[in-house]
Amino acid sequence: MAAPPGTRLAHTPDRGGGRSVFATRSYRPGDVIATFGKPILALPDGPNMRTTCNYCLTVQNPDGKPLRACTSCKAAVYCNPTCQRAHWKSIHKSECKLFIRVREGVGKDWVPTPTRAVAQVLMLLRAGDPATIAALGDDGSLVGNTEAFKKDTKIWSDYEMLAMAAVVYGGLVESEETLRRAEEILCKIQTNAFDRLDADTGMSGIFLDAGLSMINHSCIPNAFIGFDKRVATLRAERTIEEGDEIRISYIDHTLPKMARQEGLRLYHFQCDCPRCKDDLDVYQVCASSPAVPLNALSLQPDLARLRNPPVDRSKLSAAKVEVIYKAWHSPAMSEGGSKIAQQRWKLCKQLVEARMWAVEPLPASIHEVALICQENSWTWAYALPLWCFLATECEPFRLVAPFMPWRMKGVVMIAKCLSESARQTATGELARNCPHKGLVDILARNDQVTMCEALIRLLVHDAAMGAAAGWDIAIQAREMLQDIEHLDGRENESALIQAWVKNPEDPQANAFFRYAVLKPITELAALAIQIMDAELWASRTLPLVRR
Ligand SMILES: C[S@@+](CC[C@H](N)C(=O)[O-])C[C@H]1O[C@@H](n2cnc3c(N)ncnc32)[C@H](O)[C@@H]1O
Repeated sequence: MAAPPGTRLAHTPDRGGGRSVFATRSYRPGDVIATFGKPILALPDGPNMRTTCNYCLTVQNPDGKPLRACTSCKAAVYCNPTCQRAHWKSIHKSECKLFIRVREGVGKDWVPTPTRAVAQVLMLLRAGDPATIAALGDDGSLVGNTEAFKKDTKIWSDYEMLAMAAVVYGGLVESEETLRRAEEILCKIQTNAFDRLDADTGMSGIFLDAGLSMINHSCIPNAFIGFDKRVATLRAERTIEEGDEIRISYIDHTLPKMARQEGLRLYHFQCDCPRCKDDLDVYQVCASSPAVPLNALSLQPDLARLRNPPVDRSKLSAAKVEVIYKAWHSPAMSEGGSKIAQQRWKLCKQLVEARMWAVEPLPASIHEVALICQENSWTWAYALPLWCFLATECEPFRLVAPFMPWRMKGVVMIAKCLSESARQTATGELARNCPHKGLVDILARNDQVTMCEALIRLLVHDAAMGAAAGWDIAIQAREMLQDIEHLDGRENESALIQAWVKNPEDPQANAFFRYAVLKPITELAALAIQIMDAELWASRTLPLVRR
């Protein structure tokens, strides 16, 4: 197997499968290491296959043109005839009948993602596709951990069913041997494919590329992957020196250890990274991260605080955090809605007292409430302090590089709230409708358009390091910037913000950023805990219900 340019494959017996990817040159944070544009598998999740182009994987814009369905199976949909033709040629001419059989058999117009993926691989093998044979054929290169999966009876019985469905509906029943092969393929897909999940953009599905799947895991990764249509981009998250092993995270590595181990269970290895070995929390990992200086250009430019956060670990052990995390995620708490959100927040009390704001599940609790607030015309303004708190006190400690997509999304949320609050402040609506006078006052005293411009310029800067040009968030940021650039009479403010993005050390630009942007954002963030503790739940005028 050839390694991507700029990397080499090496034999490493201590890693399952025995291979690892090493850098053959150095990379700075945000550098593209390699792109992968010829996946063996790239498909949307089953339930989303009617709202996602089945070839280029673009999610349908609810206000846009409807997607066109395949006239034969009527299940696969496409954004245009070019995508439809490309998909037909690459796989759909073989899989089209699968959907017809499924509709006739069980009356559904989609199949579970793993079933469709296994059927596609079996069809590609039958057609003699060289890349699929090399990776997933009988002597294929990908590791599957099949024997380990078989030991987990619950998982294995699901896998047997999913593989059987692929063989039956794919019209591939040839022998018992085909079924065994389908099960092994499913294990290999589980071990090597990537989840394209991005809840905000509606992106979902799986992506399998044999080169990309050579990269091992670490809970302190030095690289990360972003997806844009049928292309995956591998980028450096922190500085990588020539000779370093390139490692990504297969899971949300900011979760407590027990939750990480649960996520890694499907990969059948013991993680040996320092986060796992010494059970470090997010603050400890952040404090020693070489990526901390990147935050000079961020909403948490206090590098000393990132290196030495004011948390009080004596109040809360790692074991107690795991108990809180488990209770927060217990089935009794899975209903969603405002009542559960309130109960979940109560579980976070000890994390608040220990000032361990960046430790999950506290950020998840605030995020959940911010989304509920935003859905409701009475409470949307409350979302702003919550997003500000997440962007200043939680996310920088969890994901140290400011260009990480999750951090950029948090900044977008603040910018969106500010563009609405700026309008409502100007018309007086905010003062009339929002009962939180402190919040209204901070907004009235500050130039929200300047705040918004700074955030968007920050996003445009970070997107160049962390996101594909076609990423929705990057597109939204560029569009919002165009709107702001059309406003008259803002030349001085705009020049200072641009000078700050160019050089955050520039004394005049830095002072302006601190006064005009950071100060109000910090003041808004300071309201968050009180809002979470009392304001939202106490006020009868602000019922936290979804309307
Ligand atoms: C996507 S593959 C990675 C490439 C793999 N090393 C190979 O040679 O094919 C995932 C598998 O690699 C192994 N692996 C990944 N990260 C590891 C780590 N940090 N320590 C040990 N094994 C690891 C596990 O067996 C896992 O199921």
